[in-house]
Amino acid sequence: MTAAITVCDVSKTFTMHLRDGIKIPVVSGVNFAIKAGECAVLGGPSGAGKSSILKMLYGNYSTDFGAILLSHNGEEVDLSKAEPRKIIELRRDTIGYVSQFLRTVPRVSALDVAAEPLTQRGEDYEVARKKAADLFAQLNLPERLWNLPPATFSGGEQQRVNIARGFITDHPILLLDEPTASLDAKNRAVVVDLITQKKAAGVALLGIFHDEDVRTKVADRIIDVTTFAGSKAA
Ligand SMILES: Nc1ncnc2c1ncn2[C@@H]1O[C@H](COP(=O)(O)OP(=O)(O)OP(=O)(O)O)[C@@H](O)[C@H]1O
Repeated sequence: MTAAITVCDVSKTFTMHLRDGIKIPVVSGVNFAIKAGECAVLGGPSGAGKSSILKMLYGNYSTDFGAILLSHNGEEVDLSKAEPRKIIELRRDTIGYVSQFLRTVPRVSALDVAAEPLTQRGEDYEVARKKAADLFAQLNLPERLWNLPPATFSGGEQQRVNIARGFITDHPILLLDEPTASLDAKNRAVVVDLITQKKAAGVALLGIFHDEDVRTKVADRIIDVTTFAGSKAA
């Protein structure tokens, strides 16, 4: 398999159980593959299904049909059929995700939040914190914040903690859900640099970027989600 991640004929319909089981078809016939070292961007208007696709690729949303194939520790895995235990393993070792908003944990410092994905993989605690500190410095996060829990940080400060947490590992696949939405121009440029470094390191990236300037700078290819509109399953 030359692609890092291959999406084969995936479809998704939401069923609103509290509203007489109304079915909302979101996407169907989703087919694309992303190679190592490539950054593809999901394009299309609001409500087209971009976030839903990203969430299916991270195992947050189930799929109704199709397969999501990726190479994990030397074996090919279909993430859409994986057991919860396997999904935890995939997230630890193979597939990273930067969401738009940070999920804060009370009393855990920003440094520990960002270092956690590395310590979970067995990295030494101080080495992981040093790497988190280097990323915070790159992202211009004021040093006075590093040892504080991020719950009270501004939106842009929380987003930078989240970006450091997502970029700290060397996962071969990285999903990015509007990682620059709350950032100023200076820090958007830092994120563009971080993405460029990941591409050079052979990481396969798939993202959603509403900022056209960022999108133009990072995208090797736009995947038009409107071509997956409607549903064969509804
Ligand atoms: N958990 C859910 N339950 C029911 N419907 C949902 C759910 N998540 C998304 N949807 C619906 O699926 C459709 C696609 O939503 P999605 O968030 O994937 O679009 P998007 O392209 O990412 O939009 P935006 O650019 O506005 O973020 C929308 O009509 C939305 O209401």
